[in-house]
Amino acid sequence: MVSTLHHHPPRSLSRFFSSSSTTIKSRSFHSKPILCSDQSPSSTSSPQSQILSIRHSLLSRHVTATQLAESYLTRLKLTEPHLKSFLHVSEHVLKQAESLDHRIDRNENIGLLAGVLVGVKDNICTMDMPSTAGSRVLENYRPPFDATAVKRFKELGGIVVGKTNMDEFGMGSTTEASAFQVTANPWDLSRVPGGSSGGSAAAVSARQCVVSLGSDTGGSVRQPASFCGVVGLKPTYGRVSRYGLMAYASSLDVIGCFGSSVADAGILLSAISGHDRLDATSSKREVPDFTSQFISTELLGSKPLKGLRVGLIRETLDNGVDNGIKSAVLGAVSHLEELGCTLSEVSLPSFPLGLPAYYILASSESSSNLSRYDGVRYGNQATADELNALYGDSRAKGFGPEVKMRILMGTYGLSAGYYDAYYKRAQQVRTLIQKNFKTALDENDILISPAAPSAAYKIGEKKNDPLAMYAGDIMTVNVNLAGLPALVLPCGFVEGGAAGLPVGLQMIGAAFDEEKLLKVGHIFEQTLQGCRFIPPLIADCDAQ
Ligand SMILES: NC(=O)C[C@H](N)C(=O)O
Repeated sequence: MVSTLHHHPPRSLSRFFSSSSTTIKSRSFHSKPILCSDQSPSSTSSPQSQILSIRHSLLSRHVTATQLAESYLTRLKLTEPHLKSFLHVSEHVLKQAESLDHRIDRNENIGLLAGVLVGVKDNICTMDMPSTAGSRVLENYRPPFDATAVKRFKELGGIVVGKTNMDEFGMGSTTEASAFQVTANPWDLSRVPGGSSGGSAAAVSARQCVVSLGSDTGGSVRQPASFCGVVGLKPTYGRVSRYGLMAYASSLDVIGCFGSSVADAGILLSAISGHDRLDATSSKREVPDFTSQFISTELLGSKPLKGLRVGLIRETLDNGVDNGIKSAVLGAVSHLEELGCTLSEVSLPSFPLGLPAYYILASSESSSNLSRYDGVRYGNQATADELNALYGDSRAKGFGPEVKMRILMGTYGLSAGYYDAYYKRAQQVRTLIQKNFKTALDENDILISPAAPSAAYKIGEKKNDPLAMYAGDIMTVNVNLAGLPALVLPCGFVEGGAAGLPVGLQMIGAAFDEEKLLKVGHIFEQTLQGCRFIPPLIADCDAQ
C-alpha cells in the first residue's frame, strides 16, 4: 500500500482563510512527498459515490432534495468569496429541488441524477443562463438552448448549480486567463486550481457541487483534477456529443467529468455519453453501463487486478518532473503491483513531440474557430463607423491577450509560406503519436503517467511565462492528439500549502474503453490507504 498519509489539524474557517495568504512560506520548486505515520481514523476512509448516497438518502426519505440543496448552497456561499469557482450561480436550484421533493412525495420515478447539483463549465451552453466561455466577447450571452450533455443530465434529474470559471475559451492552465476572475485552489488559496476547467475542479474539491462538467482539449479536465485532488475523466473523442460546447480546437475538444470519486465521474459519463444527431463526430457505438463497475470492495479478492498489464510511460518520468510527483507516482505503481497488476516500463519515443504539435494544431484550429466572433455573426459588438473597424474593434475589445496570442500563432502556422513547416508537420507528428500509443496499448491494458509535472503552483508564478505554462501540459496533450480516454485520480500528496498538495495519477486506455479505466480506477481508490482528499477548508466550513 502507498504510505502517503496525511493529517489535517483542526482550525477555524476564518483562521484558515486569513492565514493562507499571509503565513504560507514559499517552497522550493522541487516538492517533496508527504510521508506521515499519524494516521487518523478519518484519513483512511475511501471516497464514496455522492451520487449513489444522495439517491439512497432521497429514496429512503432520510433527507429531502431541498435540505440537500440548501446544504450545498450554504457551503457554496461560505467558500465562494475565497475560491471564486463560479461565474454565475443559478437562482432556480431550490425551486427545482422542491419540485423533486413533490415528485418523491407522490412516489413518482426519479432519475439516477435526481437532486445531484452539477457545476457546468462556462463554455458549455445552458439555456437562459450566462455562457461566456470566460470571455468578454460573450459577456451577457444567454443561449436559447442546452448543450446535449446538459440536456442529458437534466433529463436524469441533475440540477445545474451554476457556471464555473475557466481560462478564456479554454486557453490556459490556471484560470488566470479568465476575463472575469481568478479561481483559487481549495487546498491553498494562494495557488492556482489548474485550468482551463479550474472552476469545475475547485467546485467539486470544495464540495460546492456534487459533480461538474469540464472540457478537455489538451488536459483541461485532467490537470485541474490533479491540482485540486479530485477525479477527472477525459472520454474518448466522439464518446460525448460536443453540441453546445463552444469550439476551441474541434479535432481535440471533448466534454469531460469531475467527481470526488471514480464512481461519480463514471456515473456522470454514463448520463452524457452516446450518439447525438446534432454532432456528426459523436460515435454510434453502444455505451456500456459504466455504473455497474462500482462494486463494493468487500467483494474483491486480495489481488483484484491480477494479470492486468500496466505500462508506465518512461518519457513521463524524465527531467522536468518534480521529485515529489515521481515518488507519489512510484508509490502508485507499487500499489498497483500489490493489487496484482503486472508492471512494465514502456517507451513512447514520440511523447516529447506532443507538446509542440499540440500547440501548433490547437492554435491553428482556434484561429479558424474564433473567426466567427466578429461582432456581427457572434459576440458583443463594438461601436465603429465602418465595417472593418467594427470587426477589428469587436475582436480587440472582446478577446484577452492569451486568446489573441493563440490566434496569431495559429494564423501564422496555417499561412501559405509556413503551412508545410508547421501545420502539416504537426499533423504528421500526430499520426506518429497515434501509432506509438497503438503499439503500447496492444502490449498493455492501460498506460500510466503523472497527470502533471508539478503540483499546484502559486497564482502569478507562470502568468508571464507562457512557455513555462505550456510545458506543464506535457503529460496530457498526447492523449488528446490520439483521441484516447484517460482518467486522473489522486494518488498522494507533496509538501505545500498548510496541509499538503494533492498529486494526480493518469491512467490512459484504448479508444472507447472507459469501462476498464473506471474499473481499475475504482479499485485503486477504494484500496488506497491513508489518503483523504478533502481539503481542510471543507471540514472547517462544515464545522461552522
Ligand atoms: N484547453 C486545454 O485543454 C488546456 C491547455 N492548457 C490549452 O491551453 O490549450
